Amino acid sequence: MTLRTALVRAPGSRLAEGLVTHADRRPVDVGLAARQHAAYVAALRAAGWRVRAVPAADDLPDAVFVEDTVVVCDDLAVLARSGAPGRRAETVGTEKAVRGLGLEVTRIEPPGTLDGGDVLQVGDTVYVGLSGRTNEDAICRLAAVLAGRGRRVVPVRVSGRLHLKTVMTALPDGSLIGVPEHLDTSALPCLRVVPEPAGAPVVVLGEDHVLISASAPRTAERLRADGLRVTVVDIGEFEALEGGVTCLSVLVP
Ligand SMILES: CN(C)C(=N)NCCC[C@H](N)C(=O)O
Repeated sequence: MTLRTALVRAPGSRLAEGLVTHADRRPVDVGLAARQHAAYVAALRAAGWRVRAVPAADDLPDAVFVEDTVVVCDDLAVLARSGAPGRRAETVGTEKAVRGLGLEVTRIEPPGTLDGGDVLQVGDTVYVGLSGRTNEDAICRLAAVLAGRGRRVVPVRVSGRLHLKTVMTALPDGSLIGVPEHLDTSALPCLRVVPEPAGAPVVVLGEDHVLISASAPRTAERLRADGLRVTVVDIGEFEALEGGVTCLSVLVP
């Protein structure tokens, strides 16, 4: 198995047709998106991640949000079954990629629906958003599968936003950060509130290193003040489609 690998998927020509659920639709510049994606991939590489491309899927507008297609836990890849039926075909390419990494493969079966953007792994705890995309059936299936890997699943209700990781992620020390307005925080240990919504999604690149959106300058400043190394990327064209920094990759540590 290949370690410290980041799976990414290049944006396709139909990106601008991607789904928008909670935001107002605005035009997406596909050329700019491609440049932003290339800079995002460069940031992963610069942080020491080996990048592997999931085969492109030009006919699937949201395929660039590769995080939603799979949950990787140790040597196991759980292929998702999106709550958005039009996104389900995206797993075909992801399955090829995770098999290529030598991962064992299982999948969420009907009636379960799950988007990887709802799954936040923090140590042995796996927070799973109960959202418009992810249902109880899939959460139970994921809990059963991941119990075999020593993980405990904690469901977290998400309202008014797309995914759990739209509104909550974790820092390298495992502490949770996010925006409580869209979360049922009762099952959470504690949540550090970010000064702007775009600061909720962070990608942990290393033990003191995070990746964050250029739309979250105040959060970046606070994380720097905490002593973290902060890499900032502009992903504005993906944010227009309700994407965040986590959505554009699957990190296989
Ligand atoms: C953590 N997030 C937000 C994600 N993992 N995925 C974003 C998917 C956006 C896409 N337009 C959609 O609506 O499916």
